Amino acid sequence: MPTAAETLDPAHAAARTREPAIVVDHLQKTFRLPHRRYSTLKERVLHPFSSSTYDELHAVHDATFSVAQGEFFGIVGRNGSGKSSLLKCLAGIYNADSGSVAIAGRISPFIELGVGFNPELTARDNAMVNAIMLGLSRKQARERFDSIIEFAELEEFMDLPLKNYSSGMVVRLAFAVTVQVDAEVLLIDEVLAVGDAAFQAKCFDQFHRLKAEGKTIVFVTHDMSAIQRFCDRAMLVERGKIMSIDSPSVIARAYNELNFGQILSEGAGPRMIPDVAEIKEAWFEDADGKRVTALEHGARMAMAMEVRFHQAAEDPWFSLHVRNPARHVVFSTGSTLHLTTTGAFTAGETVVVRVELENWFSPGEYTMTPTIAASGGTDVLDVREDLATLDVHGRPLGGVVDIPHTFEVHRS
Ligand SMILES: Nc1ncnc2c1ncn2[C@@H]1O[C@H](COP(=O)(O)OP(=O)(O)OP(=O)(O)O)[C@@H](O)[C@H]1O
Repeated sequence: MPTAAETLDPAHAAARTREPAIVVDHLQKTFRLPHRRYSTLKERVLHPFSSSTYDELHAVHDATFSVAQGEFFGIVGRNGSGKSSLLKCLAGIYNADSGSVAIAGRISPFIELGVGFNPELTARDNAMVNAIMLGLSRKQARERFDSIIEFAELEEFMDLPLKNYSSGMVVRLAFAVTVQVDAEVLLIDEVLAVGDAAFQAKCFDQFHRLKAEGKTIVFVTHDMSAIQRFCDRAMLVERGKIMSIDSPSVIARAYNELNFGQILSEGAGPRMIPDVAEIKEAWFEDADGKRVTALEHGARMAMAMEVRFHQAAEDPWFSLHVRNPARHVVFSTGSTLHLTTTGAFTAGETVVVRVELENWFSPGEYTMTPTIAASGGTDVLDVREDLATLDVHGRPLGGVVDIPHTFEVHRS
């Protein structure tokens, strides 16, 4: 029986009508963590009645879901929630205790760094061995070899044993192999966490390509903007259990709430206070006040958010943060920087917060994250990660901003 969200959301509807590429049914993976064991003769004599006992850790607990062919499916959750264990069950790296996994087509996993690589072999040999293990013929592997090495930018190092590589180089090689072997189903765990900004941009290019080619991709990450940018649907897991499967924006929000909740229970940092205020929308505007998703570099522009108060609030703080594709906050502003107070708001009131500025961002894709806080910033009333996106056009520039400036050469 579909949920209300599934009925309304076109991504859910599409996922239901397409043939499934992955069907997971009541999957269970439990680790047994032994209690202290007495192994030496002396210990056994001293503790004659102790027996070997275990704690059971349900890394994957009764997981049932399916992923449609051609779907980009995100998995998010806090550290230790079971994402990698689930992906390893899908990849056949772990044997599940019970339940089943059915996958239509060839799988290419990017799961645990270094698995399948031999540190004594060169990048060349590792790439060939892996490509063949993942289903390419020798001839195909030879043909793909150049593009694998080119993608990984390891042309100069391909005859160096892998043990002499930096971890970043190994990641690039592993990801290059994963995306070049023409598998129908790709399982990708946390690739964005390890690379630098340039590598991330390359990963994003590959995601676009794989998506356009109709590949099925299961993608684990902590990067909510990537989830919202690429995924058709996403799943939130917590303590091995599936908490919900929904649209990427709903899941990103649930994940953020879970994280703020965690901070709250640890008694440190900001805490999430639900139900006071809600960020309904955020958008960019051009010089004429028209909502846009693309703008020419150098033009006058505005960014805005619409907030609805469900309860009365006194002097809430509004702020807006703009991130570039490398996830750096390139611009951040807030009411505290400009106003002594924002005033008092009543339940049911809707306000629009607007910031006007000159578009000094370098060409590229940007996202805006609006937030509302209270009590001097310690209570977060709402935060919407990457709610609006903006594509800035113009001639390519070197830096993250292009500040108006003069340039002179003086001869002495
Ligand atoms: N091989 C293993 N043996 C014992 N326990 C394990 C093993 N692999 C994972 N676990 C445990 O299972 C739970 C889920 O781990 P898993 O790595 O799947 O989480 P995760 O969501 O991928 O975490 P992270 O975001 O930190 O990568 C954790 O408590 C972890 O300690």
